[in-house]
Amino acid sequence: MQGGATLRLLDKADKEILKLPREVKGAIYEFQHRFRKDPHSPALHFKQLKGHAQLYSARVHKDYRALLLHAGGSEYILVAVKDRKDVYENLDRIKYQINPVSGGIEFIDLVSFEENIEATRSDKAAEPAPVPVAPPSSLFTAFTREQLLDLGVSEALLGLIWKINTEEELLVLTDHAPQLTGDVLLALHDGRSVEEVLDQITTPVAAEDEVDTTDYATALARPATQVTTEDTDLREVLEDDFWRWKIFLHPTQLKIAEHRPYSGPARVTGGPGTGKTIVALHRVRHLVERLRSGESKDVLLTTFNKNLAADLRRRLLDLAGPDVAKRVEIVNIDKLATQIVAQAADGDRRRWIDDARAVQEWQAMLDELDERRWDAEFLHAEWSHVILGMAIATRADYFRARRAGRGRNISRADRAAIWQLVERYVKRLDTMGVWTYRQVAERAARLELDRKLKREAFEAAQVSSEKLHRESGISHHPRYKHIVVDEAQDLSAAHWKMLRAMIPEGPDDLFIAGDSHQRIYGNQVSLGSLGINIRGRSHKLTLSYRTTREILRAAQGVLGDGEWDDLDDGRDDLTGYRSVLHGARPALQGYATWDAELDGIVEQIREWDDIAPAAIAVCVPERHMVAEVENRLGRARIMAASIGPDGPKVHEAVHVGTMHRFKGLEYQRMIIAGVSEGLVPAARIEQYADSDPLRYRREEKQARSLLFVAVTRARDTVRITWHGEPSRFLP
Ligand SMILES: Nc1ncnc2c1ncn2[C@@H]1O[C@H](COP(=O)(O)OP(=O)(O)OP(=O)(O)O)[C@@H](O)[C@H]1O
Repeated sequence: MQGGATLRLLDKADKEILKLPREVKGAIYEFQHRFRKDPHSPALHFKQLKGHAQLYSARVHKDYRALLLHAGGSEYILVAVKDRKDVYENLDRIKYQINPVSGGIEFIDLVSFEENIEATRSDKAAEPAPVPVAPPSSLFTAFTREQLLDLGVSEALLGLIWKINTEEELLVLTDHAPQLTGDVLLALHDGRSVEEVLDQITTPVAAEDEVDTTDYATALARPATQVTTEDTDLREVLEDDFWRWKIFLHPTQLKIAEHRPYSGPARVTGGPGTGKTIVALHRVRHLVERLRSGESKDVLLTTFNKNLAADLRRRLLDLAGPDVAKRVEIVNIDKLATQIVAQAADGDRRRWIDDARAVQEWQAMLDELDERRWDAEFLHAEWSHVILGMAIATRADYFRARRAGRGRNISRADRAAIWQLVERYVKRLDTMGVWTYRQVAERAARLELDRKLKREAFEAAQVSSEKLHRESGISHHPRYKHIVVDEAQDLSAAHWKMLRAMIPEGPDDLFIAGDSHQRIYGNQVSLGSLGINIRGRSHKLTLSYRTTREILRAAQGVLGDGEWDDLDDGRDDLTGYRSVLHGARPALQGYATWDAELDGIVEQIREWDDIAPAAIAVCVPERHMVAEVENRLGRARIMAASIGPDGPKVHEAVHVGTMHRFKGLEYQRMIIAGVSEGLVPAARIEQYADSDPLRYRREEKQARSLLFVAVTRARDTVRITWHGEPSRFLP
């Protein structure tokens, strides 16, 4: 064959390549250029390996050779880089195949698998065994060859799999094994039945066409074959493992991100760290790449807060570059609402107040009126979630409103009194020249709805938007062609109404990523009732790329056994939620006093001097505790910075924040402090235990979610501490 060639890197091959000396990695980058240009250049020593119809070797460096799998035509896949001396040894222990179930190309170097597993065994042998242990038995002897093959396990690995004795060995194997083999083994190990694994793991990634196990060209194009596509991908993978998310999506992630147009709103759910945000970013790139060329920002990417919007902007630029990013409006949901209201010159001179400030204002008003029937928090929640949340405009509508899940029943007379108080409160805020974010969202939703109705009326009258715009100067064009929402579980009904009105119903209108287990602002909605119908277009991710199995188990324990919604009228759960990462169990430590706990925080962070301070965070339940931790760390000469609405005030420091501030973030090591009874959940909810049990349960559940979010931000290590009595949510 003459001329150039295509060279791709196979997923997982990078794991071994990353261990090679730096100069060899540099040489691989040079090599790929030369190979692409002319694989037959004499300097490359390109030749077929004996006994392997499809396997070739080529020179990368004086001491290293690349192993390349030929996938038809001029397509080659880089599957390994080996020391020159080892290339011709054990050629019979190198296996590759097209997986008959997934149809993906798989490569297995049995020698390297054995070495990696052996390394775990010798590490273990070096540790003194505290108590005599029973002789190990294989984790997978209960499964037959046929069962494992039907589930999509790679045949070449069966021998090794039956020798796996410990979870640690299993995790080493799955880290290097083809994706489907790893996923199946972990699910079986986690106790799922063969039928469940077939249903939940294998079937979703099974090939849609019939698999010809000799047709490598077709196999290369299937989502189950995870390879790099761009030339630059290889460099990024070789530079840092950190960038894997940009290149190797899990087949389930890939299917969602590159799905052909969805006929309407689509939704992806999944536990923390399963890559919902990553999928949303890839989907944005996919949508932008299918837009007509232009300059307009046709895709809206929105999330809950400012800090996360800034993070999305950074990650989208990393993933897709400025040409894609310039077509995307990235803004947090309340800012979007504010912009819409400001554009309509409708109240834009007002200042916002947050919920805590709004509750104080309720309290001040109730004190002035000597009104004791309802407390300030109840009234604020009723106004925010029921009246504004459901966009109730009149007293009569409020009388009719269903207050599903909102707590104690209130009579017609109560509603009349509450309505009166709300009117008075709203006037009070008007006079002060302030309003809450929720009022802004509700106003924005109305404005967008109004705009939508006008657009539809003009369409019905067959007046084109252009003509209307020319003649009246008013634009009723939809603002965006596609809307992508992250952290969807925390958006309120008014936010959804605004988004729904903003974009006409149609293919790829809304793409929604969220997890109800992480809802921390009490905004439970049913998307269907808000005109967002996701039936038949929802997906679930179950593999966590962030947290270790140990942290994940502890976090699930925190959630208890309550019920969780699917952002619609259905239920969601964390069945199948798993991780391939392994680490220490979360440490639990109690102290007699908060002062002693603060000393414990300082001591622990001093011990963690092997990593950068910015990889460490301390999370506390209450605002005043943030300053207290910051001060104590400062006194110990440890740089600390609190996390504000825009993110950490200083980057190169230990970050300290309330649990709410950690939404969507991740850290290598975390201390979750103050997890004491009375703080988690806050003691104030006890007043509702008898008077309003529904509200009590709702608030307790929200507090569980908050702790769940905090615990799942940690990648490697989490330490949970308290003073006095530990929180009832802890084991
Ligand atoms: N396919 C992948 N390969 C490698 N890393 C990945 C992949 N998908 C996600 N990750 C990594 O996993 C981590 C979590 O991803 P992401 O933030 O998208 O999860 P999430 O589901 O949105 O989490 P949360 O709900 O907790 O906010 C990130 O560090 C991300 O880079």
